[in-house]
Amino acid sequence: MHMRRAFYIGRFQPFHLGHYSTICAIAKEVDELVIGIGSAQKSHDPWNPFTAGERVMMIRHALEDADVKHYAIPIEDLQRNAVWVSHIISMSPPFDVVYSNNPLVIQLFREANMNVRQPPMFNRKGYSGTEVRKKMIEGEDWRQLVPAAVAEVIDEIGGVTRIRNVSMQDME
Ligand SMILES: Nc1ncnc2c1ncn2[C@@H]1O[C@H](COP(=O)(O)OP(=O)(O)OP(=O)(O)O)[C@@H](O)[C@H]1O
Ligand SMILES: NC(=O)c1ccc[n+]([C@@H]2O[C@H](COP(=O)(O)O)[C@@H](O)[C@H]2O)c1
Repeated sequence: MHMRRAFYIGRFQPFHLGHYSTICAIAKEVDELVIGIGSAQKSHDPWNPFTAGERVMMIRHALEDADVKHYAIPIEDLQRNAVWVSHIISMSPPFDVVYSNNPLVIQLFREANMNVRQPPMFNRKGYSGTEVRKKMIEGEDWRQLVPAAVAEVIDEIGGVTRIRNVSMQDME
């Protein structure tokens, strides 16, 4: 029988409970999921503090006890949107359907005649990478916004100190 495999991409800076809930919902509709770790070349900046490898760790640990067969594949950005879908296809296990709410991602995959679905949003105000990073910098409680296993990875790599340091203005 044909295996139904989906593709879902994000920057996962960091992987939060909105991503987790989305992935659990997608897993009910397909057999396997490819998770594209976008902007894989970026790290150590205020918007993208974590490396691709660290994001692989977050996803692996967060999904350890969830019943989701997945492959996490780092994908670097390209200067050319017009060939980005071919770039994804060249790096990924084959897939039949794409899940995204990003308008550019949706447009590019639809132009390539791929089947695209828009997953529901889960507490979009609280569960957003921007919100988690802001709370880390400002010393507020960010742990409730991510799976417990992700908080452990962030602690292990000194993630809060890192994002604070790379977010500081020039020192005299
Ligand atoms: N709370 C959420 N519920 C469902 N989907 C979400 C949620 N937050 C983000 N997404 C979706 O997950 C995908 C990956 O998002 P991404 O990794 O950029 O997270 P983000 O929270 O939007 O990040 P940032 O705030 O850093 O831009 C996107 O398609 C985005 O729309
Ligand atoms: N030309 C390109 O490299 C290109 C085009 C569209 C999306 N992307 C990437 O896909 C990811 C989309 O994720 P978000 O939905 O989290 O924004 C980002 O990492 C973005 O940089 C890259």
